[in-house]
Amino acid sequence: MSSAAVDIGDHNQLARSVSNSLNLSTSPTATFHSLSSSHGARNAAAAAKQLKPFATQDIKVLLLENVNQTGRKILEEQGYQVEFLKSSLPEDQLIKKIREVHVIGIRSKTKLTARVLQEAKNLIVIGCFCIGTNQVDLQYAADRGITVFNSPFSNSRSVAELVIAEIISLARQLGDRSNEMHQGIWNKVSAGCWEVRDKTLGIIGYGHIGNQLSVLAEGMGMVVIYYDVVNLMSMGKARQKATLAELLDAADFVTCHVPELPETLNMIGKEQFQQMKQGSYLINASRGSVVDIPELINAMRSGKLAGAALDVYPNEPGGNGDYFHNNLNEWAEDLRSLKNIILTPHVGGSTEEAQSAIGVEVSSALCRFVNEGNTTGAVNMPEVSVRSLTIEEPNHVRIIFIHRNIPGVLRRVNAILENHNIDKQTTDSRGEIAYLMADISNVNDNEIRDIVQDLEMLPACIRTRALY
Ligand SMILES: NC(=O)c1ccc[n+]([C@@H]2O[C@H](COP(=O)([O-])OP(=O)(O)OC[C@H]3O[C@@H](n4cnc5c(N)ncnc54)[C@H](O)[C@@H]3O)[C@@H](O)[C@H]2O)c1
Ligand SMILES: O=C(O)[C@H](O)COP(=O)(O)O
Repeated sequence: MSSAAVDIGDHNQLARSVSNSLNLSTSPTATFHSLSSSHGARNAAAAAKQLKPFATQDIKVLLLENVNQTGRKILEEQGYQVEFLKSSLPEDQLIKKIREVHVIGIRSKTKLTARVLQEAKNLIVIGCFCIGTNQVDLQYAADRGITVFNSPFSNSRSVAELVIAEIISLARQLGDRSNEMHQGIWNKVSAGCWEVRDKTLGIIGYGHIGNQLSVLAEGMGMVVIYYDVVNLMSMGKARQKATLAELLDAADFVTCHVPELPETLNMIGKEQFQQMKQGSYLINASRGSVVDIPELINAMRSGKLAGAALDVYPNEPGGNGDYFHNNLNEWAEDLRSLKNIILTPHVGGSTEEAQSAIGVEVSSALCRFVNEGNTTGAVNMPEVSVRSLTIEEPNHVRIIFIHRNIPGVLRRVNAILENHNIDKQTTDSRGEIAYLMADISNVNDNEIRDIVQDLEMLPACIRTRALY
């Protein structure tokens, strides 16, 4: 066991000093693990050429929503205790479980609100095994010193391919023809069925997915236009439109790829449907909040839209099973009854390739964070990275100090560290939160405890961890 993995405690000065550190048990008695056992761990780690950060088997991980096995395996190989569940959890059960764990892995369904996170006394990091992070209260997490990672683009290609499939399927009314054949009906028609060549695709949100889609659509001979709040470099011959209205006015197919934000709530509503071309198509594989569904139903019924594809919905269930029949939204039946509408259960990123890549990417980021404190790729923390300590650097401690970004803190931190040899130190800030890492050599357990205790006493302190 390493010198600096510490227990939780809330009842005395020392307890307070370590309670914001990496809490490895819920015992009220705060203790540091002995150096002698830590030396044992170091010897064992010598073969790996890198120091072990602490007794990794004390780290508790909860993986929800059927996170890919690649990710689970990486975490288990670290020796962490991993609990794996196939679906998300209702809030009361989530709160119960989250109290115990240091790490949680989720996908798009698990809502980590302030209410849930305030119960997460031991939690140091959240891994979103997906692109979207709207399900997490990122600011609240940062304020509590909880770092959040995601996978920014590993499923982008899968979503883009789904949308290409939907463009052709809608243009050819494939869903309806297939349904008819399943019912034994032969209905050979060409009216209202089109090639996609030379048609205009309007992409709203030209990020990772929008870019991929742009290239694929041009490959099929489509004209691509896009609208984004940022000025961007176009792929191929695509052209950026200055306003959403200009895009809606010109596109035969409109597809949404924006994040869930207050500004994107019902971004496609009554006015936008009116601005679209007669007989055009709408695709939404971003978030359910982006399209006003009752207005979509009106636009389909009036013939303004010739078809639509939805992969995302305002209220999605936590796991597989009945959806529309239990759906409290009064529009559910109307939506299902429409012609030429493709309804999929949020499967845009659900391919073997994407899920396996996301598993590796997010779990690796979680391990780097838990073991070494590195935050590269974090979505709510400054990105700070320091190389791993090696066996040539024994008796070191790595101090991680997450604090409020206010004047004078670094001076105070360095006053606490001034009698020690700081091998490396780096710090960065993101808004109100700052993240400092310092590797200190030739320190013993008592000195480490004093350093942690003194840092915890600083008013700016959010969380302190001591590794190795
Ligand atoms: N259906 C699925 O399974 C699935 C899979 C992956 C991602 N998604 C969703 O798709 C979204 C987009 O993914 P991405 O990887 O392309 O994200 P991204 O961050 O790479 O791109 C989003 C783009 O939207 C732009 N944008 C933001 N607000 C806007 C606004 N109000 N108007 C116009 N443009 C705006 C941004 O500038 C950015 O260029 C994700 O946030 C996620 O919610 C869904
Ligand atoms: O944000 C994402 O990456 C997508 O919405 C996919 O989410 P999922 O992992 O829950 O399918």
